[in-house]
Amino acid sequence: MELKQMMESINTLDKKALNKAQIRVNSLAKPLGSLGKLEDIAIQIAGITGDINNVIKKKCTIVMSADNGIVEEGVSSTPQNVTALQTINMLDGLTGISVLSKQAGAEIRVIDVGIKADLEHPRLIQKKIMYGTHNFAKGPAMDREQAMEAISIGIETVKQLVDQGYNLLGTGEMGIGNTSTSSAVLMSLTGCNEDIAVGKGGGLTDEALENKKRVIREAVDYHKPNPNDPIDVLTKVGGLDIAGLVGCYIGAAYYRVPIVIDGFISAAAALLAYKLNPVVKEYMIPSHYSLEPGYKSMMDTIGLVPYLHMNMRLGEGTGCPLMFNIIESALAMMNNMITFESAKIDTDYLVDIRA
Ligand SMILES: Cc1cc2ncn([C@H]3O[C@H](COP(=O)(O)O)[C@@H](O)[C@H]3O)c2cc1C
Ligand SMILES: O=C(O)c1cccnc1
Repeated sequence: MELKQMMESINTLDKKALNKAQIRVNSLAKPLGSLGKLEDIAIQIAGITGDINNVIKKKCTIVMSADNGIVEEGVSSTPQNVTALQTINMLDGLTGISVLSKQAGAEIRVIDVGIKADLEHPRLIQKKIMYGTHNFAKGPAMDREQAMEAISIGIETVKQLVDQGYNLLGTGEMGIGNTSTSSAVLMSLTGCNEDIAVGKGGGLTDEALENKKRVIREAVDYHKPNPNDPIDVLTKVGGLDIAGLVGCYIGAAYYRVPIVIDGFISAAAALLAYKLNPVVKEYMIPSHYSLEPGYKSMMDTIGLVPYLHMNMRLGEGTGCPLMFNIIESALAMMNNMITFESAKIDTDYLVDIRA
């Protein structure tokens, strides 16, 4: 299906289910609103699936892995081959996302959308579009067809997972240099400046941060991506990992499955997907508040408030398994708590102190 056609067939949340879920939450034996954001999450998921009672059958974080040509400009402290090395470590169960997923009873799918190396691993999903993007300080990162292909890979991945019975998804990435592409996307879409958008990523000296800011500022000024055309932004200053994740958010909204946003890079992709179609936001569940400075602008622009404050700034998708645990707690509340009626508690004296 054409992307445009898919976008047009994305629906808003099921209002009847949202109302029924709110009534059910208010009927549970507790002061009104006292389970706070757990209530919001359970209600949102009811709106997504159309059912007020939901159980997570299988959950998975999709990790898009790709290299970024912009690293030639000295914007990352880490050598580029760390993308390939960490991708293999992830698949071997050894990285942050691997161990946190295992703890949460979740899986990961790792997809090579553009690593600058030929990797062999039985669990690596091979979808390489190119050997890393071009250096966007010198020209467009990729062409429009390549961006669209990466988006399609994200959509297709979601479709396959949904077909396999996964009903909770998360987004993650691996790609040295991808905090630079994410900052450039943020500046292009919102017009904010480099002091707001650019941070130290995986780690930089103060001096190297100034260089990173200059490189990104000059590139955005040079390309002048059209803020009303997210694909133009993606093509000129984005990354293949970000493009793949844009497809994941679109796919999740189309197939009506909740999708968790991780950190800065996942949020850049969420912002692009939101700009393509604001309704996609209704299917997104933010996780933690990344310490990368531009993250706040991204969330503010989409209009989402992250749930967790963990001082995390790793990426890979690490916020997702943490959030999966919270989401399953919200569903346990909805499915298993006693109601006022069953508990024979008189509700006449209930005072609603919610704002
Ligand atoms: C060992 C290591 C493991 C990582 N896992 C995720 N990232 C994170 O850092 C990278 C982006 O930071 P920058 O833009 O500064 O290069 C991405 O791969 C992101 O997932 C890592 C970074 C490193 C160094
Ligand atoms: O918040 C993130 O996702 C992040 C921050 C720094 C480096 N890599 C990822």
